Parts: sequence; structure tokens; C-alpha cells
Amino acid sequence: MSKNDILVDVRGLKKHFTKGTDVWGRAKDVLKAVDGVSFQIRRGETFGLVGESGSGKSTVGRCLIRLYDYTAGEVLFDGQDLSKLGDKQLKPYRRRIQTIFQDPYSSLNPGMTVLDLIGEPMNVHGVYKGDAERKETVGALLEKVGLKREHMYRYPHEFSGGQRQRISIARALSVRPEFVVCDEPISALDVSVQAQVINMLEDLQAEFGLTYLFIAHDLSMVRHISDRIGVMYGGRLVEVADSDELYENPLHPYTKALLSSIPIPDPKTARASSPLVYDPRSAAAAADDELREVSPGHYVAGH
Ligand SMILES: Nc1ncnc2c1ncn2[C@@H]1O[C@H](COP(=O)(O)OP(=O)(O)OP(=O)(O)O)[C@@H](O)[C@H]1O
Repeated sequence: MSKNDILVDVRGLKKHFTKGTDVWGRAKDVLKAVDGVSFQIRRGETFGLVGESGSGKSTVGRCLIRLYDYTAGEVLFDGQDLSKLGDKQLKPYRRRIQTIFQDPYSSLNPGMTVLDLIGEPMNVHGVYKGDAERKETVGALLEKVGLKREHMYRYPHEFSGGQRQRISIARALSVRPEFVVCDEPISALDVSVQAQVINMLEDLQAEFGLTYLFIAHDLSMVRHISDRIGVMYGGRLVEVADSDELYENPLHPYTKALLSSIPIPDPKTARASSPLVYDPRSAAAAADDELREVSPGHYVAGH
């Protein structure tokens, strides 16, 4: 991977939360939500981040968009360490990096029309030249995400969950970002609309040359959209590999357990055995947890 190919470079990222302080003002409990995570995302690819609830996926995403200051490590975006920038210097990066959140119900202000919701980030970043252009852009974006132009005059409660997520996607894309953090964007949607949203995200990626971090705990959809996948457990990455390689040749016991719990729709290929259970005290898990490259592009911890 040449330096130029890399859009996002995460190096030794740590985010520790402290809960309460003692009488001397020292932190009592430290929760190591992210504890030394490194990975790179190439321009134009989708990097999937998977793991069970609480493994630290969203915290990684929030550090990447600078919603959280991090405890240690570096996040380089297009070669720039964002933690070194003040608010003014950060502004262009706040345009270039956008987020789509899980819950399309709470992430859209119910009192705003779709026109204002999609137009708001455009106002903040001044990416249009007058009301007519703004309206035209919003209309075109609505069509791109499978809605109608006239929907711009409606309010979020008039739409289904899937349609609201389409509005959130149009809002994120309105400022022509390069990198989009998709934090469980389909988890709250009906299974029947999940695949539609995934296909749409892929089409938009191809059309606009987007790079995605795709966070999910549902492994079945992640394989479809991701080029490479990182598996998180307890605030650390335990395995990183190309998507197909990870599914066909999982090496870490936690990855194996995670994969064994995906329902298989085709009875001919259905597993004979029941899902594996990961025991973090097992010998393999207890071994040193640095990632090592075991075959080209396939990294695993403690193996
Ligand atoms: N703002 C916060 N303050 C304190 N603890 C936090 C905060 N945000 C996250 N955590 C804790 O950090 C750990 C990792 O949380 P995170 O949300 O990153 O996990 P996740 O893998 O994304 O899980 P989920 O899929 O449930 O969102 C959890 O134990 C969580 O309770």
C-alpha cells in the first residue's frame, strides 16, 4: 500500500474513559474502550469494523471524526494529524469527513423540513451559490437516494425508517465529502430494506469516489459491502483481512465464534454444528495480542 493510497491512517489509537475521581482528584476507574488500535483505509475502499456490542467500534468512529479527543495515538487523514489542528483549520476536514448514524429517528431534527435538513451542512460549509442552487442540489440528491424532489417540503415524521436513513445519507453527501463513517447505518432498519440501503451506499461510493468506514455488529451484510474487515474485541483489533479471506479463513477464535453465529439461509450449506462460543481466557486469546501478518494482508493477534 503506497502512502498516497492511504486516506485514513490510525496509529496506536487509545480512548480511555474515566469514571469518577477519588479525594485527590485522581480517576478511580478507567474503561479502556479503545486500547491500541492501528489500521489504514485506502482511498475508495470500504473498511468494515465488526465486533460485539461494547467492543469499541463506535468509539473508534467517534475519534476519527474528532467527536472525541483521544487518550493516545494518532489519526492521520490524508496525511494530516487532525488532533494538531485548531477549530478553524479543522473546518475543511469537517466537510471532507461525514457520518451516517444508526438511528434515523433521532438523528434528524423533527422540526425541520427535508430541504433545511439536507441544506444545513451546505450552509455551514458554504458549498452553494444562492437559494436556487441549494434547492436544485437538494432535489438532485433526493433523487440520487431514491426519493422524490417534492419530498424536500416534508418533515421527517412523514417518512419510514428506511426513507429517513436515505435523507441522512443525502444530508451527509450534500457537502461532497471524501470519507464517510457509517456507524451501523442499517441496524435499525427492517431486514427487507437493509440490502437496498447497502446497494445504494455502494452505488453512491462508485459515483462519488467515496471511502467508507462501515461499523456493524451484523456480519452478514458487512461482507457484502467491505473490501477489508477489522474484527474488534475488548477495545483491540484481533484480526484484519480482505473480506473474503476473513470469511473463508478466519484465524482468531473470536472471529470464528462471530462467524459461526451468522444465520445461513441455504440449508445445503448450513453448518452441522452449533455456534462456537469465544472464551477470552483460552490459550490463543491469552497470548500476546499484537497483530502479526500471517499471509499477505491477513493480520491476526496472538497467533
Ligand atoms: N462517552 C462515554 N463515556 C463512558 N463510557 C463510554 C462512552 N462511550 C462509550 N463508552 C464505553 O466504551 C465501551 C465501548 O463502547 P462503543 O460504543 O465504542 O462500543 P461498540 O462496539 O460500538 O458497541 P455498540 O455496538 O453497542 O455501540 C463500552 O463499554 C461503552 O460503555
